[in-house]
Amino acid sequence: MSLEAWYIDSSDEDQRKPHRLQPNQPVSLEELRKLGVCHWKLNADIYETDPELERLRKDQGYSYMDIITIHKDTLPNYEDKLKMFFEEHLHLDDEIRYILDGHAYFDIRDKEDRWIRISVSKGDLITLPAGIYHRFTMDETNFTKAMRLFVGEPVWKACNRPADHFDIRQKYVASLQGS
Ligand SMILES: CSCCC(=O)/C(O)=C/O
Ligand SMILES: [Fe+2]
Repeated sequence: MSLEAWYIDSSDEDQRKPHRLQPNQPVSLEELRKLGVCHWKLNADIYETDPELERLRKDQGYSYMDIITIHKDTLPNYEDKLKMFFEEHLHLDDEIRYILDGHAYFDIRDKEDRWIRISVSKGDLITLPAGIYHRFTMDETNFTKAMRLFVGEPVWKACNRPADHFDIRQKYVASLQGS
């Protein structure tokens, strides 16, 4: 199954709401791919023994993994972390997340700097390219369990916008040309 994504409005109302435009302006998987976003749908019920996940990790070099459960009762400093995740930022490496349960949204900027909201739920493995401006929020269900994957030792550093001076940002912008 495909990912659902759409352009969002600029309202400051509760970030957990879908914020769709009226009428809805969907974004296809192909358009996401042109921005460097990749997606796989896996069977999250068997993540501990899933040969498909094992193969993907081997092929992509995702040697590191941990699991984060984002809920007010499980995540220390829950509110602060949510605020941090929703600050527009980029990373020096790809962000690779496999949703094991629940739902959430990743927002990414398109080439014209417009926000696209990507809805992720159980079974979605999504990668955001290094250098893309993005943010993360819970949806109204307020629960997500995700596997965080990384090539080598994880670097959790988030560079809040403006971060245009980073080489990785310039590399990412250059990668969009002609796509
Ligand atoms: C689903 S993991 C929490 C979000 C996160 O780690 C991040 O970097 C969001 O951009
Ligand atoms: Fe991030």
